[in-house]
Amino acid sequence: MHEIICLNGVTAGYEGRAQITGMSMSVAERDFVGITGPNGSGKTTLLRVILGLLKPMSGSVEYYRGGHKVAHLRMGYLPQYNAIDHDFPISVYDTVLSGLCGTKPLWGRFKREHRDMADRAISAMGIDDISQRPIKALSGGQLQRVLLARAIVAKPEVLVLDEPDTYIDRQFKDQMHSLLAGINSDCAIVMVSHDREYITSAARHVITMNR
Ligand SMILES: Nc1ncnc2c1ncn2[C@@H]1O[C@H](COP(=O)(O)OP(=O)(O)OP(=O)(O)O)[C@@H](O)[C@H]1O
Repeated sequence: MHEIICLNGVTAGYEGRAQITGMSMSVAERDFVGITGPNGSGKTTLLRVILGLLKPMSGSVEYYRGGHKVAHLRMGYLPQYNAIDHDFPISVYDTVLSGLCGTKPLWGRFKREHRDMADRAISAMGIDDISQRPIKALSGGQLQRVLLARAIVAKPEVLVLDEPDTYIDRQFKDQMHSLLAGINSDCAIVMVSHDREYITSAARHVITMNR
């Protein structure tokens, strides 16, 4: 399998202060990389570097498709639950559709094909019955499904998940894990989780952050 993401000696942090130092790692096609570690150890910072949202202070991040270097990959991102504004006045359907913003011009309208993609992601997550509800009316587990639908709607090459298994019950946790196994058949996954048992059984590679 080709490598699709390579981090070479990356040091990154905020306001001139490094939170991860000299880190090298790679993600291959259809890989499953699990990231664990204590609070504040730099897991989300690493995800932001992988996503290209945080520029390294030194070192480099490279992306490849089919063995050829490219500027970007299609990435789906499920941020940490607490990073979401739960009171934002937006419906489930529009939240999922917003995962397609990067596939149209900034001021362009969504087309029929975008709406079909949103419908498919909503069905795949089993949230058809709540698609017109405002997100502030959802339970934690329902919101996590919506955010997962938003992360997969653009058919990403890499799915980046920051603790998607918090605030969900045992039943949906199992359901989500089998959804992820299906997604992983043609999409690489990079996932932060405190569920060591799941990570060590599902992931092909495990990174333990400890500064
Ligand atoms: N935007 C920011 N500005 C300044 N410092 C930040 C910022 N984001 C995170 N930090 C600090 O960087 C360190 C690493 O944070 P990070 O969120 O990467 O850790 P984490 O392992 O994901 O933690 P958690 O498990 O609590 O989510 C922490 O000390 C945090 O306070």
